[in-house]
Amino acid sequence: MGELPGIVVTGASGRMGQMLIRTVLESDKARLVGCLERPGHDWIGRDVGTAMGGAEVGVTVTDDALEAFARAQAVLDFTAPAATVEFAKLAAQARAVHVIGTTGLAPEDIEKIGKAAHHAPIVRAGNMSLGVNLLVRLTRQVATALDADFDIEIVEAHHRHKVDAPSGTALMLGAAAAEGRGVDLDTVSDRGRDGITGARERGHIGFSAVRGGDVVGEHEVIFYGAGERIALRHMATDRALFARGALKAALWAQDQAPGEYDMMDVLGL
Ligand SMILES: NC(=O)C1=CN([C@@H]2O[C@H](COP(=O)(O)OP(=O)(O)OC[C@H]3O[C@@H](n4cnc5c(N)ncnc54)[C@H](O)[C@@H]3O)[C@@H](O)[C@H]2O)C=CC1
Ligand SMILES: O=C(O)C1=N[C@H](C(=O)O)C[C@H](O)C1
Repeated sequence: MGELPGIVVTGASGRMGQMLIRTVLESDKARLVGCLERPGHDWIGRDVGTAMGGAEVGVTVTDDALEAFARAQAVLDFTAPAATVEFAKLAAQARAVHVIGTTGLAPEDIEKIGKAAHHAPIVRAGNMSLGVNLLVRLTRQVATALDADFDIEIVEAHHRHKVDAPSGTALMLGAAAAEGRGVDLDTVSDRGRDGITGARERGHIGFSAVRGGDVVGEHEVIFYGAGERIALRHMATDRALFARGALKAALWAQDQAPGEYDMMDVLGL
């Protein structure tokens, strides 16, 4: 049997970074070969196990992405848009699979990531959980069945530290609802109502974001009709869910040709 795929985790000290590191260390299907943090971070040069408050694991945190990626078969990346665009280029250079969980990417970031995918597989999803990806499918199905007599509203809640809104998941749900309805999301999105907004426009898809405390991630798609409403809801209570999905994506993509993939591809949904 060959060696297990080597994994690099970026944003090692972050909420997701630490969860990803634990998930890889506990896995019998992959091994941790590198951990990255941004230049100047006080974890650089330290063993990641002790930096996380535990025992040594023999992996030193670095800010040299290319050197780390060159030793890896896959990169798990939940950081920030600018970092992720740079990592896409470097992972492609190293011919390593790049699993992107980072949200808040601008269209031009996504275009650059698409170019990197010509050289290596990239799996990108605003949410790596099975439950949410199933919710995306259900949302499209319900939106296909109901016409614009039903007002679609997407409500999401996250912890107080989240920097982007709407969440990547809410945007996936919005895209699925728009696709089901056969409309372009950009032209029917209502984001951030405030003041004298006028009555709700028929056919629009509304987004609301709640931020507070330590909420891991909650998403609800509501179809408001006359005299009835349908609500589809997912609640994440543990970030390990996303980390397990990311590792699954990294292993799945080992056998894929260069290109762009999402969790629907990984999960076969
Ligand atoms: N797709 C999914 O299933 C999920 C996606 N996310 C997304 O993952 C991202 C990170 O979330 P959190 O872990 O909560 O944030 P966080 O702020 O706790 O962690 C981000 C980490 O990235 C590091 N970082 C930033 N620039 C860097 C660079 N150039 N090089 C190396 N490291 C760098 C930061 O120092 C920090 O440690 C967000 O965009 C969030 O929305 C979060 C959970 C699930
Ligand atoms: O920032 C987070 O925490 C999360 N971000 C993702 C998103 O933007 O949808 C996924 C999850 O909900 C947690």
